[in-house]
Amino acid sequence: MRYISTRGGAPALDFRGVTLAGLASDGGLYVPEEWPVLSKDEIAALSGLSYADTAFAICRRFTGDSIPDADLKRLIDEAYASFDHAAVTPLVQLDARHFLLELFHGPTLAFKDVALQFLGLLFEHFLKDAGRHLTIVGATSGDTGSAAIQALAGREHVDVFMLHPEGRVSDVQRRQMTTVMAPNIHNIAISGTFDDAQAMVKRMFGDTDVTSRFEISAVNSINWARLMAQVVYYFYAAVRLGAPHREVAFSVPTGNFGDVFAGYVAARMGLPVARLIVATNINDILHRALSAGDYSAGTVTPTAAPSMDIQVSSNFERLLFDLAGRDGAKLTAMMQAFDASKMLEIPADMRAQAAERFTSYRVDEDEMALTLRWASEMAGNIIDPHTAIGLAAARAADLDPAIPVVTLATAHPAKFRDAVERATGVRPVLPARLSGLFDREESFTSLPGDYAAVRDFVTARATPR
Ligand SMILES: Cc1ncc(COP(=O)(O)O)c(C=O)c1O
Ligand SMILES: N[C@@H](CCOP(=O)(O)O)C(=O)O
Repeated sequence: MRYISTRGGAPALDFRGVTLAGLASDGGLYVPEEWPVLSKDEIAALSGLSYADTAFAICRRFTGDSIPDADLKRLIDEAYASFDHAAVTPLVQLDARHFLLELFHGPTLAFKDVALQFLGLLFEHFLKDAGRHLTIVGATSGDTGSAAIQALAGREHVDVFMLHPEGRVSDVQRRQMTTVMAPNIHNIAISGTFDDAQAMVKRMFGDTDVTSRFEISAVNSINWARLMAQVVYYFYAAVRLGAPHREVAFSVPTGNFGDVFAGYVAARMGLPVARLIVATNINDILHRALSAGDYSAGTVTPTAAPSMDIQVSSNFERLLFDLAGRDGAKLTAMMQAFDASKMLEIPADMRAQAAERFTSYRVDEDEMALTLRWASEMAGNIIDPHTAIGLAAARAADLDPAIPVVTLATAHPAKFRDAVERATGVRPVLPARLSGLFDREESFTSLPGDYAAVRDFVTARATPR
């Protein structure tokens, strides 16, 4: 399996290469040269497999010669042993047609653990005998940061510099990052938004003064291995609901477009996905893009679903690449135009193609709160604000009633207990895994939203090549 850049100007790499590289050297994102396809029989054969065995069956389609099967199997088994539910990502039925896919049973209580527990082990596997040291530079709106820190704290071959927007993550999310005292972990609170942090991270990958001295890599969904691991749960859930003999729709609370892009990959691989519902909060660039062709970044408004307070959705580039016929030059021109003006009109033919698979909804704060209440009172389930946005969109979607709709439950409600309590009157209790979180000391550095300040902080502390 070879991987190519969406911008067409970086060398093709194998799985090991893209995992260690993160962003492509031309500023693009790596994607497989071709989507692997599973036959109906191969999908049917996933029925009854454990989560880890499903992950092995799917991931080996992407890893090629980069990792022997026995090693892949061992790393996957180890990654999912840290989850506190035997099904790893259990399905919960809400009513006749709505299901939640609970993705928050890992160590930091959000869907990011599903990929990052595995990615941490992959880094270790690829680096341990190579005499190489990675400098991870990441941006988080709250959940990627804690999952990456948990997965990488104390690891010998990796330093982590994690940028979060100061004051714009929940207190639980911040403490999950800033109370980890391992010497290889560096938390940076920047003034600005997640978009500012992500832009700085991408800029650092293109800064030869940095890349000549340090081997930079990514834990954000920039990194293909993240998305690969997220494809698995679409197969796992759909097969449990009758795939390949029955279609299933998914509703995905969306910000950086990584999670829903993983659903798109599953569909390209042959999974019968009736529809992918892209659910945004009021930071609705993706809804505007998919419904009206308007991919223009407005200002970011803080909401009760802070992890989705994003107006520049990194992985949308991966979808645009496919919609543009995988034409790297065309995509480069589009992305350069967007970078310059923060505006892009999606051509009608590309929108029409996207509409064959995607529907989008924008869910405001009132509708999010109403859905939190509906889940609590009518379905007996306390969910988190991000999940509520997905569920609101799922309930609004106009689909054949025979098709089950799975909403991705992306975070545990206790991570956002103030917002959940405001809407439902119920204050979710922090699970035992996080006991003592509010008794620990915090450590982080506040920096201005200025690239030079962040670069200097990183280069003064990172381990050179
Ligand atoms: C809890 C939660 N839900 C949803 C999302 C949106 O996912 P994505 O950025 O992959 O679209 C995020 C952030 O990634 C998140 O942390
Ligand atoms: N919501 C995310 C934002 C980063 O997304 P990623 O999937 O690209 O890592 C977060 O919680 O940090």
